[in-house]
Amino acid sequence: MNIKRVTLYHVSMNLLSPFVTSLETVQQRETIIVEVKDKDGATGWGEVVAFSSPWYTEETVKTSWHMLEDFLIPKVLAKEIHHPSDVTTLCSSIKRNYMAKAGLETAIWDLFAKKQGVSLSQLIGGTRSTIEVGVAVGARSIGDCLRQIEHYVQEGYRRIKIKIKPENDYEWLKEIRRHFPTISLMVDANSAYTLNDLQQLQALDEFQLLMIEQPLAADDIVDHAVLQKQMTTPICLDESIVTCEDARKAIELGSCKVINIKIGRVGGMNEAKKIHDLCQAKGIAVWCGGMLEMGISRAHNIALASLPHFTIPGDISASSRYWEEDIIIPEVVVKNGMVEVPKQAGIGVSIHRKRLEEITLYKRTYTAS
Ligand SMILES: O=C(O)CCC(=O)C1=CC=C[C@@H](O)[C@@H]1C(=O)O
Ligand SMILES: [Mg+2]
Repeated sequence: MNIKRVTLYHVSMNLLSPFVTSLETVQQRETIIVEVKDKDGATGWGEVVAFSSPWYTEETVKTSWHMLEDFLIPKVLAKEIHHPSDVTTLCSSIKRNYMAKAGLETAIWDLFAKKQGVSLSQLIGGTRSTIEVGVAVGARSIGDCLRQIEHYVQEGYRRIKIKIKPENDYEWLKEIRRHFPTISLMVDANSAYTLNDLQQLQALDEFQLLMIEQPLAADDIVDHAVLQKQMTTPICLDESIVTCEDARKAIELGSCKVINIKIGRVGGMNEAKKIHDLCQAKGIAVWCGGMLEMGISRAHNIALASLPHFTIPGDISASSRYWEEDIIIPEVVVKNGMVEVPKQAGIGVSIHRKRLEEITLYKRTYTAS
């Protein structure tokens, strides 16, 4: 493939309701949509999942734009690309900046799959035609949390994740289990604890949680190994795993029993698939994480989650869980807790151009010289 043009769209959409975590409340979702075009006019789409500020990882929308414009796009415009995994190699001299890389790399995966006339799921080795999905609840109060859980359970979501922090964990979970004793329930702490909170964390073992996601520091795998030995609830790592090498080390240390794979956090589909394959070989469970994303990234997530070792429902909720109107056609629909994996070429959805234009604040096209 010869990439001839890359267009970046700086977009912003309001979430239907605020998403509250231990670190930040997200209401306005700003991001970058990436469109790549090759010499034959074929198009691929990607989405950068960095947030407006660096609360989840160090990247932001602005740093991603800078990385794409000044370093990453010039690299893909300058060389012929034979396979999307070439992009990883091509960009490997640029340190980290995984979400910026993933936005561009996933657009090239979509383009490549379209040119091959196969779905992205098929291309990467997906084996499922439907995937089980769960939902993440980031609520302001326990009342709001219970109402949301009730609603999503009725909608058929197969697994509920709630955000916790040291100030409310035990009381909220007690209340949730009183109302919903048997639902598949997990929690995400976004690094709100340290090993000094060991007893408080051990107290959560009584709630039969599917897992606790990222209880300790975002860059830690050592303390998580200490914690996992002293908790029965499986630990799932999110922020700590940004490469397949991180995953290998965490598995060797015993830092987790589960890994949440997010394409954006690990720099693209290539690395995400490598982590999937490693976890499959090592018997570590995986599921596909979400980033409060718009439909393009959601469509890439669906392809990823169709791989055989994704046995736990991912954070891949319906477009309507977050958006008044998504930027893809058709939107992602959840029926009885399941999402269909598109069979059409590439990510298998069209771009809702009018909606994309409506939410675009600024766009710029870069061309090969
Ligand atoms: O996209 C979704 O539906 C869930 C998103 C979600 O839980 C998260 C997205 C981004 C940052 C975090 O707060 C959280 C996570 O850590 O997994
Ligand atoms: Mg998380």
